[in-house]
Amino acid sequence: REAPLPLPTARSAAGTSRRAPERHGLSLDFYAKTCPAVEQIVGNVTAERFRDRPASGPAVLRLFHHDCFVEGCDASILIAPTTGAKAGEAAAARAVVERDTEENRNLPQYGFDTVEMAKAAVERKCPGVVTCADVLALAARDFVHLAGGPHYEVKKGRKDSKVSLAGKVRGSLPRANSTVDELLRVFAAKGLGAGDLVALSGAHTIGFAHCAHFVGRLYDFRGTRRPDPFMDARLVKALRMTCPYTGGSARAVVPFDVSTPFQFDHAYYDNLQARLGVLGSDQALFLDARTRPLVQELGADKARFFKAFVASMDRMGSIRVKKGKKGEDFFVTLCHWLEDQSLDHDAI
Ligand code: HEM
Ligand SMILES: [Ca+2]
Ligand SMILES: [Ca+2]
Repeated sequence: REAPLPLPTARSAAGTSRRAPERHGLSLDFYAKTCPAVEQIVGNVTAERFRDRPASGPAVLRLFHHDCFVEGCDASILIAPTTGAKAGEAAAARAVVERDTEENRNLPQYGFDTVEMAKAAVERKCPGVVTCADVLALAARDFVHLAGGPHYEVKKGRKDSKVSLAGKVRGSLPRANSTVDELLRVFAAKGLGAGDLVALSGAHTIGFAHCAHFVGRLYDFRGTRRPDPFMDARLVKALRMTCPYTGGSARAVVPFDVSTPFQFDHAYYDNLQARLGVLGSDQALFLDARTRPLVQELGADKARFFKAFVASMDRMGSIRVKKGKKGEDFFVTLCHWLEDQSLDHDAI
């Protein structure tokens, strides 16, 4: 067993200077001249959505994660799917864009709508300036804060992608049944460490999961026909009420955090220590000797969690940010712009 790895510090990620542009070219004042009110404009939309449709918060936070982990934070996740009623049966069999894949198919529409609303509001005030990737990063930040989490500054300057390819998704995103080895590998491939893995998993302090992601733990853990011994028996019982082994609703969801499902706090880590993790991948963070000390550390101190989360969000938000060449900038006014266009993927 390897020694536990250190948590990322604010200095290693979030505490970068205002003036010096970083390697990836993101900066806090990127829109200072071209759209000084961008944060306020996005903030008005997210605040309204948080009131009218609170589930938008976790949905957008997850969208940001799924965007950054596949081809970097470039809004590739937002490009509209080709499947569904519109594209017909033939296309349904053939995943084309990222959203068509199994991993992304259950991302709720209201999350996409929220980003689109924020982008539309920004376009009205500063047309042709702010990218979808930056709007998504800002909206995710807003929802963390609205749910009681930390407020942090977001660096901006991400370019949007011209393409979204289903084939890039497989293997890039962590899965509910991933082992810690697999989680560490997926995160390492994005330049993120064990500390980032544990801190960012704390996002599961809000939001919901569909039964399919953990039903095996309730009835037939690794072929034993018994529930997962590392899930509290009362939680097994409670989750079974929502999630029957067979014949349940594919739409049924349960909260990740049994104690404070709507509050962005550090209860997630206490839950893991009490065997109240819903996903196998969550619970595994406490069972593995490499990540357990980090779980304990963040569970013991909310301020410590907030600091680690902010630092790791900054890193996640900087994954493979694209640098546009002068004169070659690509800009969209609608984040799901691909919908009615046919794009020859082989030509790109
Ligand atoms: C560490 C590996 C991770 C795994 C295995 C994982 C897996 C999952 C799964 C299976 C769901 C349930 C989706 C559904 O049933 O609709 C989910 C939801 C969610 N994930 Fe993760 N996730 C991970 C990391 C992250 C990260 C890094 C973030 C953001 C920083 C994040 C934010 C969320 C949020 C907020 C939800 C709730 C979405 C909602 O309620 O609409 N997750 N995740
Ligand atoms: Ca992306
Ligand atoms: Ca919580």
